[in-house]
Amino acid sequence: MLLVGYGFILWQVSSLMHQRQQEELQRTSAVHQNAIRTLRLLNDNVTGIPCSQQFRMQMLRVAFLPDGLNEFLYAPDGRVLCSTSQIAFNPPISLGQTDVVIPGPNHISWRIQRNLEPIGLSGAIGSIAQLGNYAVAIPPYAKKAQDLPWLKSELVAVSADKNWHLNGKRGLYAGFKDPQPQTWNARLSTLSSVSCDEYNLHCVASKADLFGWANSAITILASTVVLTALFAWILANNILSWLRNYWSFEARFLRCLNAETIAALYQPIIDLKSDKITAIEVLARWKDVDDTLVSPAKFIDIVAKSGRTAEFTQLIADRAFDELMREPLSDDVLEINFNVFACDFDCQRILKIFSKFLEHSDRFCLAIELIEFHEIDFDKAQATIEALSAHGVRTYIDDFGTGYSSIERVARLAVDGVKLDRSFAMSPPDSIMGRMLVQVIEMVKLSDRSIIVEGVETQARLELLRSTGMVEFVQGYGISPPVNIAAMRKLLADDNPIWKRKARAA
Ligand SMILES: Nc1nc2c(ncn2[C@@H]2O[C@H](COP(=O)(O)O[C@H]3[C@@H](O)[C@H](n4cnc5c(=O)[nH]c(N)nc54)O[C@@H]3COP(=O)(O)O)[C@@H](O)[C@H]2O)c(=O)[nH]1
Repeated sequence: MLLVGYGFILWQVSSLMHQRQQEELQRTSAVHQNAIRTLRLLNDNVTGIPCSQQFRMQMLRVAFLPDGLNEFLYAPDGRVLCSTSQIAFNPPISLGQTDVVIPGPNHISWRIQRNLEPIGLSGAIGSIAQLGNYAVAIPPYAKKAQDLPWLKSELVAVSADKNWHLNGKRGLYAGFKDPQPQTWNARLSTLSSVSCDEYNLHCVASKADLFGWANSAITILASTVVLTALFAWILANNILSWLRNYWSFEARFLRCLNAETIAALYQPIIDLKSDKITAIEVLARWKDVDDTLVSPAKFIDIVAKSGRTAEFTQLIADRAFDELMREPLSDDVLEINFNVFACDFDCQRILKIFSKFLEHSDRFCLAIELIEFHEIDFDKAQATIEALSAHGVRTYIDDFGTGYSSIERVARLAVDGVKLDRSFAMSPPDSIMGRMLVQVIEMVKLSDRSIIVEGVETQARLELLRSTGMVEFVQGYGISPPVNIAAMRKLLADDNPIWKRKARAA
């Protein structure tokens, strides 16, 4: 983190430093180019007799004083004879030795940091650029860019063996061991650099205090960190909530519910007279993305809420049909019980969903278990029960004794049987529910419907139910939990099943 932070500061400071140096050097380059352009014009276009009135007028016209240039001189061999502001220098003024000659087609020569007073610019120190017979006086470069407290710079003019301070912090350039154009020098807390213009005549040396920059930019840095953290937090939250939504059980279930992910388990129902399996309840499971089998307690409400009840029942009916049809299960006609949502309790719909079972009435007898009805329309429900009965479909009231499964339903609907809710048989014999078991059986028996008791988990409970002489069928873990089709096949083929053996032993 520290390294990244230090790298960021280095990068920020170096770009700012470079930008400042380039701004400075662009100004010196512009002056240099203006000088070349104007001096060339003077050499080419001034034709009058040197230092005559006409000559000066021509000089003034050509040298239109572009930005940064003030005074043009006629100075053959470095001796000024006249200038744009002075008709004649008598005696001529010698400009002295040139300091730097810029190689190239223009061959411009420079005299740097000279006293300009003798040529009429009183009190001024500046440079003189000469091309051919003409020269131009260049006033000092004022520092233009605003000072930054953490950045010191010096503008210098350089020759092979000397440098002249032009502005900024004196001695900075000289402090560089080996000042080359575009050198960088990083110490722990400082960054130094030298940049020069394309003529290598002007250079800017700079030295930045890294911690000074960090200090001056602390507010910006802090706000950037806070804003970035805030942005990252919002983004992460959005991604997380999208992922949560996408991978929530409900979304995943509804997205992946199809023929491949639906699974069927089978729980036997035995006839207490023969101790044989005469019916099988089909119970749905759903295969999650990691292949775990999910219990219906987790998804039945989701199916109901999503309005995909008929589609769901169709999926489980098709799956069960395929598995049950693979090999004959029994010589007798087996009753196959399905749970159907109350909203799908409609004759035509049920006949359509279970049409395959109805076409094989020689092997299966279809039974529908009516789970929780909310507000039941008795006449409509009765009509449906009758219509289904006409097609050989049996109906049972499921979970009797809980929720909406009331005695009125048993009395008013011509169902084939009533399944007692498993909570009665599963309760300990001395509990209220346990003690009510026989009373509830007696009450239902008055309606003349056959009785199936669910939740039979022990042999003792099975024998108790048998001893009442009123219960026709039992279902529960004491006989078998819901199993897959292969295990179901084994149970059906077993002539001496566990519940018979236990009954004999008792
Ligand atoms: N509309 C549909 N509803 C369905 C379908 N498949 C199942 N369901 C309903 O989900 C509820 C939970 O079913 P499940 O977890 O399969 O539980 C069944 C049995 O395993 C359980 N049972 C049976 N005997 C015992 C027992 O001795 N002990 C014990 N702890 N549990 C036992 O009872 C459930 C069967 O209940 P029921 O349907 O009332 O006969 C359940 O309410 C199903 O209705 C489906 O395809 N469609």
